[in-house]
Amino acid sequence: MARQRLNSGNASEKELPKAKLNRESLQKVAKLLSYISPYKGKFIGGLIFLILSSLTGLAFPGFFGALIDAAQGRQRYSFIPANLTTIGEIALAVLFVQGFVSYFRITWFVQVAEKSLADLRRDTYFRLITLPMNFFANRRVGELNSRISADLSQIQDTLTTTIAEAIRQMIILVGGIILLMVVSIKLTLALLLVLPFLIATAIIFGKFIRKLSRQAQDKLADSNTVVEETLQGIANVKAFVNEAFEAARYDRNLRDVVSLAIKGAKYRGMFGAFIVFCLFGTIFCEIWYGSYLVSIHDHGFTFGKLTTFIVYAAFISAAMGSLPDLYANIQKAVGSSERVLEILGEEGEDVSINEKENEIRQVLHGNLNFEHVVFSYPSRPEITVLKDVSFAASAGQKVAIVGPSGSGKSTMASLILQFYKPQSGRILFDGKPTDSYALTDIRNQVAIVPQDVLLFGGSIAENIAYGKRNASREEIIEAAKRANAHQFISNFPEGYDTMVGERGVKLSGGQRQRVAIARALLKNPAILILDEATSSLDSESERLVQEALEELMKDRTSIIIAHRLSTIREADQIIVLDKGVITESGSHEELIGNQNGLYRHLSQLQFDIG
Ligand SMILES: Nc1ncnc2c1ncn2[C@@H]1O[C@H](COP(=O)(O)OP(=O)(O)OP(=O)(O)O)[C@@H](O)[C@H]1O
Repeated sequence: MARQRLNSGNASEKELPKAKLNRESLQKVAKLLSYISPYKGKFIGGLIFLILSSLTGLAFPGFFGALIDAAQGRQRYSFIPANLTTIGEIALAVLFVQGFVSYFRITWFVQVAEKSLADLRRDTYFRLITLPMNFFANRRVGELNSRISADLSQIQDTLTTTIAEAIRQMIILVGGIILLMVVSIKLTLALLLVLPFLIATAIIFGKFIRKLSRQAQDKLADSNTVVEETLQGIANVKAFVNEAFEAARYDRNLRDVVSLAIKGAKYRGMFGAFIVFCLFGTIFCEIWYGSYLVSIHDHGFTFGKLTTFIVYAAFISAAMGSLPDLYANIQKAVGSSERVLEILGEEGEDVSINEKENEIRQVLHGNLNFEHVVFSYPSRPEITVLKDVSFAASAGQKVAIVGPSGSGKSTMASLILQFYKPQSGRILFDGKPTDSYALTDIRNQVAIVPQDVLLFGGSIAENIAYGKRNASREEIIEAAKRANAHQFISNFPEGYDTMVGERGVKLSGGQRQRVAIARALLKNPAILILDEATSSLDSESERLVQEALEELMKDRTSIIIAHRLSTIREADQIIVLDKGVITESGSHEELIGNQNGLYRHLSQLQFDIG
């Protein structure tokens, strides 16, 4: 029966939604069986052993009965002599076979499940990371992550244990009932009349109690939220002298927790009493009636038979009790499979899992054109972010994009990187539209140094090599030198092997940026997108980063999303973007001369040119 979490102290467990089991859902899920097929030999072997071990398990109540009858000088089965030693030896041999078979069925099932699940996890992960950006825009990454891992674990559990357990319990149930009938039809009928009713009541009761305890857990989680919120905003609580208010809020929540838990406890008590009275009562009645049959020598009914009967009855009660839970688990696994299949069925971007196939086939020289580009994010189609944007950057030029926050600068970067496609208009590389290139050709030759540099939790060397996976140590050091990063890296005791910590937390902002610049230098892109950091660095760090950027921008087309206008005076072209429209473009001198222009206005705000 279900393992129950019955008090408020247990962590609240989010139940995975169940799916209806019907032909359609099963057909869909059957697609996942292809993940088992490479290991089908072991899977079928496991199934055969599972059936064998369940059947041998059913022999034991027979041995118990035979032993007890043999002790009283009776022979229970014609094929087993009434000799305690012989019965013991046979039982030992069967036990040995059962142990042997169980070992293999468990290890084989686990092997099949682990290997096929790893394949499924790999495919799901690969599909996930090649899905277009729009997929992620509509979903919360944390939620996606936990959902997928919960779904895959559910499928794994089902493959490793639930299916085997369901088959085993079905064999025990059907086999047990047949064997019970052989022992005594009368007792079996009496049992089958009462048992399903009792078990159904126990299950429904159990579910009700679980619901109550889940409510108590949720309430407790609510009260924990109060603690979390107040501690995080403790300054606010104090400043508004709201300590008493918060304490009352917490107290109210706690009272609810206690009253729910107490209500749950009452039902638990009743449940316990019910189990003791009805289930044990039934067993007692069966034994009582069985003993009566033995006492009147009804059709040769012996104590041995009675023992066999009782143990089979216990077997089938356990089997009946476990089936609903197993069924619910299978329903959950079908639901999980459907959700995983949904992801597998999404159209991914054209990126190969084979690194060789992602190598550059068409070289870019760095000429970039936007022609009447109109774009709105698929998640927000009603807002047009870029409206008829056109500009041209020749190979090697520096083009700066400036404009107020939200004007669409980063969106232009996303479009260059092909994260999204414009609704109308075209983007051209070296005069050819994006469709004539492989997606990987473009992304392999465009690099971005983002505002917030995110490093992966490996070493500094690994993080730099992210720009070119096969880079040698010399190349990495050379790139770091050019990015003004060698100095600080060498000062760490472990140098290039220093671990940067999760998301690069162990490095300062300026250091992280220089690692990102080294990474981009290694990639050696034809087009560089520089999303200038908004947070300012101290002047020394700023100088080092600026120098590194100058080095990085040499000999390639650079698109600079600029927040500080001081850094782009030398740009070949400055594009001023306002609400998705290019309002001005030209050199710094040209734009500053435009008395009513936005650029002049922004410049005035930043440096007092009076
Ligand atoms: N993934 C997205 N889905 C929907 N809308 C988005 C998305 N990203 C940005 N936007 C919207 O597009 C508009 C342009 O955003 P964008 O980030 O390009 O501006 P920006 O000029 O780079 O701003 P900032 O200088 O603040 O970085 C904004 O109105 C923003 O709310």
